[in-house]
Amino acid sequence: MQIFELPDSTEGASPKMAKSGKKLKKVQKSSKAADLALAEDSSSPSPKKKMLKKKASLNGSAPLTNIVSNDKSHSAPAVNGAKAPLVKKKKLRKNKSKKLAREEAQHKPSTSSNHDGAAPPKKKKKASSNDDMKLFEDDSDGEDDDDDERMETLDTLNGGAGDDDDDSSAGEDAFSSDDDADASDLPIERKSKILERKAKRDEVMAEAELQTNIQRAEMYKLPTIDDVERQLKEAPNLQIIRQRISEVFQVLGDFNNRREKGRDREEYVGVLMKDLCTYYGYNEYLMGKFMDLFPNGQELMEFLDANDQPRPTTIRTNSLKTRRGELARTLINRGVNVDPAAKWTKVGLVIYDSQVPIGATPEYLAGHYMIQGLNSLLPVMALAPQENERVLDMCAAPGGKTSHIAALMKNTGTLFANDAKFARLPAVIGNLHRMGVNNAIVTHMDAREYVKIQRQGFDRILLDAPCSGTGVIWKDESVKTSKDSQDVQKRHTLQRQLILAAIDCLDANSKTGGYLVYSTCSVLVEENEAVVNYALTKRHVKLVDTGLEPGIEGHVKYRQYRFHPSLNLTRRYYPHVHNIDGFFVAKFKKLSNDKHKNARDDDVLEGGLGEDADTEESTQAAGGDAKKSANAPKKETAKKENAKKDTLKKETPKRETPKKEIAKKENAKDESVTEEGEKKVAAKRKAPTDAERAKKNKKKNKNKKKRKAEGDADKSSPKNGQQSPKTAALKTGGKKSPGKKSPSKNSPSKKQLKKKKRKELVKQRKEKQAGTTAPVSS
Ligand SMILES: C[S@@+](CC[C@H](N)C(=O)[O-])C[C@H]1O[C@@H](n2cnc3c(N)ncnc32)[C@H](O)[C@@H]1O
Repeated sequence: MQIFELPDSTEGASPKMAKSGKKLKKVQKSSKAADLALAEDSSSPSPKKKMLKKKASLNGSAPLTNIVSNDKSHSAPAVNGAKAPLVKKKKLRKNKSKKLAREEAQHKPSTSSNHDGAAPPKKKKKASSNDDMKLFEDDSDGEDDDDDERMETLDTLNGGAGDDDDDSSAGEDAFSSDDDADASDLPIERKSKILERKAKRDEVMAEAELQTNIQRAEMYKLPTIDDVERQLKEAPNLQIIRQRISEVFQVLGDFNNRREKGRDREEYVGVLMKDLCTYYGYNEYLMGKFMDLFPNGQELMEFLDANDQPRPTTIRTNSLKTRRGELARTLINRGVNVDPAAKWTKVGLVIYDSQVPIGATPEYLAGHYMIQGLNSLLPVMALAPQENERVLDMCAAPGGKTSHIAALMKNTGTLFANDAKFARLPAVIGNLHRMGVNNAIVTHMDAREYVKIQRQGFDRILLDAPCSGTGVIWKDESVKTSKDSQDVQKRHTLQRQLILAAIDCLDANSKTGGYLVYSTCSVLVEENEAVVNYALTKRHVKLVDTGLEPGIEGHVKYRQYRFHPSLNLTRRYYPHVHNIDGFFVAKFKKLSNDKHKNARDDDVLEGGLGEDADTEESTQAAGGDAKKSANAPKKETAKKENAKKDTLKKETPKRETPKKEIAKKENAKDESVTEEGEKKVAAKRKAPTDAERAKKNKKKNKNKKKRKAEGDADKSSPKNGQQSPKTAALKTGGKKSPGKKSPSKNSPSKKQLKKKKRKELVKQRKEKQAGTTAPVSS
């Protein structure tokens, strides 16, 4: 103890330091040097300096203590080793070592060889295995061993000094036997300082690790796609794949700097696609969609990981029969571990675990709750049905949301629960009975037909549309591989048909409502924003706030698409963000029962994501409030052309179209949703160049001449007067012209008409010549 109080013992420190450090030994040949180092350290937070500081403090612990021994704040702990945490850490030291150290400390305070000898191996191991220490190794040129030794020395010394006390505890504090620790500090303050220093060290370490990773990524060598394919086929190693995925993401994140020379982005994306598909088990179509949706690699992985994990089991309290608190209490008594599910719901409960099957409790059977994902509550909350309204749930089976609607309506008014699949209706009826719903009528119809019986018949409508289920992959893994562009197109078409039908069933003049909620458990833009945007262009509706608390704004800009700005009122939900199933909710207000200026009976079969979205037609108003598109004249022409086509279609007698042909046609109309479709639509949209126009005119004239020549050559030909084989097909009811079909007996042929006209003209001329004033007939 005396030793630590000796003011001149600083001199003794020098030899110790000289032995124990390589660089420091130079720096700290004298106590002054040590002092200097300490002073520098305390003013600088840099890792290198910090290290130096540590070394100084560790190396010169005895001398340093001595230096400041006059200063109570520093000398006290060393002297009263019993109180210093440093000393307390020594419990694990062997008595023998302690004694040795004490002796040495008392007689030869700064002889490093002695301290070295006293160093407990355990401590040494701990210090050398410290990673952040290692991170500094590069800079300090292999000083760590010496550091360890110095630490041990210090420990030993302190242990020695404090051996009166029963001392000792963790070595951690020993590392921080330091400069900025104050003797007057409370233990908690010391601890806090230690933690602060540790946090700083961690920070430095993390930064260094990041740099290392970056360097590694910079050097990443991408295998060829063939090699990857071969490897994935032969022996897919998930660890290697995951590593490659992360490497490629890093390269893509800083492509110019990190890519391998001569390799383009496509190659990286190609390899990434293969790896992601193999790792997560998706087909390339769906993975491509998700890669578009989450261009940030980390988020993509989070989303994909979340798709493989089940969501928490949640239930909805049936407010027609009980209250949430009461239900929770009853369930807890049955051994169910429950909690309120989220802040934004007053009826949701989350089940952590249960000793009884949650779908078979007496409360379940009595209809006190419904097992439902939390996402299912959202569209009904957005719909906010009121008492005594007429409400339609267009796609209701199995009736989870229907029963929630009934509860909010407090069993008043009339609730229509419809589904097109008969086999699913018993579930609806069963659930409604169990939940005590008595204001519902269950119907079995294709909802697109509902408009025929209930046009403008409802205050509110829920359209929880059939969809790809890409938000609930954890429930049905087959979605990963079963979805393709055709499937998504089909659903997209059906959804557009359903949404227009729903709007037509709404009464815009409803005193309390006129609202439609559209929802899907899909995350694909094709099934969500694109459908909503389509409805905005076809009917007098506008989007309104869903009133829902959580959720991410729907896309207004998505890749090359531009949707109506009000699409930001729609809400998206993701499993990796909200820990609920992937979901989409949009709420419309119907503005007028008049048909929209763009509305046509068959409009649902026209257009698509591409046509409605990226031509910016969408920016023409929902509710007429949007800016006019810059391409308006072009669009007007297109519309007129479409209208012409429509008239033609309507005038043309219906023909028996083979099934295949219909399907082909529908796909063709919808293909704008797919990428190939997008390209085609873009090509169609491209204005023809002058040269193209001239070429077209030339061709037209040539055809005209040819037709004339043909007409002259064979005036009796049935083709005479017909514009094209296509028109001929239309005129003959779609059947291909057999080539020699005489005109109908009832309708005059063109030839006859011409003859008649000529006769009239001759007659008029004659009359004129005769001096009559009869007007020339047109
Ligand atoms: C997403 S589920 C509805 C889930 C339901 N809303 C619930 O929460 O319990 C979609 C439903 O739409 C039905 N459906 C599909 N096509 C339909 C159509 N054209 N008309 C009406 N229902 C249809 C399906 O049978 C399916 O039950």
